[in-house]
Amino acid sequence: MMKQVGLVGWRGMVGSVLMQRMQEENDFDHIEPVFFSTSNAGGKAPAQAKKETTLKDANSIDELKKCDVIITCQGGDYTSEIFPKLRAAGWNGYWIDAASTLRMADDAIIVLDPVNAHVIKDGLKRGVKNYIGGNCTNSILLMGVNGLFREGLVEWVSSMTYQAASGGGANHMRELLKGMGVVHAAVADELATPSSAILDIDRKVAHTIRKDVPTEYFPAPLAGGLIPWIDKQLDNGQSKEEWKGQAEVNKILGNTDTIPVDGLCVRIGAMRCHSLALTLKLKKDLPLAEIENIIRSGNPWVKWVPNDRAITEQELTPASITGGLQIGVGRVRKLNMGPEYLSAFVIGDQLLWGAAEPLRRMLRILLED
Ligand SMILES: NC(=O)C1=CN([C@@H]2O[C@H](COP(=O)(O)OP(=O)(O)OC[C@H]3O[C@@H](n4cnc5c(N)ncnc54)[C@H](OP(=O)(O)O)[C@@H]3O)[C@@H](O)[C@H]2O)C=CC1
Ligand SMILES: N[C@@H](CC(=O)OP(=O)(O)O)C(=O)O
Repeated sequence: MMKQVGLVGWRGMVGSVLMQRMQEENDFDHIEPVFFSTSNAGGKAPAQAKKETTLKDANSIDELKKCDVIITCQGGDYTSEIFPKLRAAGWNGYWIDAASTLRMADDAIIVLDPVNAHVIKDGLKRGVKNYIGGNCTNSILLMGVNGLFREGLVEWVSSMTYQAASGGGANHMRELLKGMGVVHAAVADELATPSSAILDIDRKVAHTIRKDVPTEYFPAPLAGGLIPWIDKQLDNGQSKEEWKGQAEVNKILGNTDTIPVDGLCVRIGAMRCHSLALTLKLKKDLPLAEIENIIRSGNPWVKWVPNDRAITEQELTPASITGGLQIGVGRVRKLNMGPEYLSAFVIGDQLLWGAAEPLRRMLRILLED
């Protein structure tokens, strides 16, 4: 009999990407889907529905309890409220979640199977029931350079990030675009006049960014700018996003000895591609050709970009990577600090490997288990 799989949060931004990927990979052929809603119970379920064609109430523990597996992209507040009640009601099914709430719990595994299939398989054998998607930045980092981690070559990694608006959600993406429009509109006439003075344009733009770019969702103007802080402030001076780096990367890899991971996380005006400029300290001096082979062998989604100006400008950019599953890895070279110090630039679509893809792949692992 097919497993009954409850889908919560399927019409949100992450959920829509998940639905699209599940459709593309024919995942619905292997499950009995039940669609839930927090806002429209009793409404019509999407076209992928089979037997259950109406939306169930996502707050009904009785309805949720009927599922063998629940996949949720509804968010952390939903998880915090519903998950404990569901377990307390005796539900023993598999919980697959995009939210960060349960990631660091002892009875949860962070899923990124091209990197940690061994950790997931071990968890299944031990009867672990909670499988949580990782932070987008960390999933992209590991998908890019997991070859180096797999070979035990990484002593530490410093990661300086360039994170897209989508990490904040749909409203943040809209705000970025509105801001771009406001800035352009402020100088549209001058731009149409080739003889206009660029410093006059710049003055108007600076004024517009300070005064008129909307900041309802982002804490500062993102269009024409950046914000060097993501998520909460911690007592040690890190942002929560920066803290997640070491905590999650080591948990994903199942490390007993912690590999230091740290750096600064910065929001920039890209739509949905997160990028990371890495400094890696390797445990030994290896020839670049060998390093290339190791990185390329990390997983089938690594898109190796040679450290060449023209190719990098074409292929290691959000414009090239957005909307696809490939993880670009380039700018790999030895740094002046010494032969064990390596730079790398990693870029990926944060809604795919960063959010939806590990969840649907976890479902397939469960179905095949
Ligand atoms: N954004 C990201 O990059 C990442 C997000 N996540 C996690 O995923 C969670 C969900 O994120 P995200 O998908 O961005 O959240 P969204 O705000 O897009 O969707 C969340 C829910 O909001 C409800 N909703 C209300 N109005 C609308 C609308 N107009 N269109 C669609 N849905 C609407 C839907 O619930 P209903 O149908 O029940 O009304 C939907 O499931 C996050 O809270 C986070 O925990 C994880 C990794 C990355
Ligand atoms: N914090 C990420 C997005 C996200 O949702 O992360 P997490 O799943 O760890 O809360 C960003 O803003 O880019």
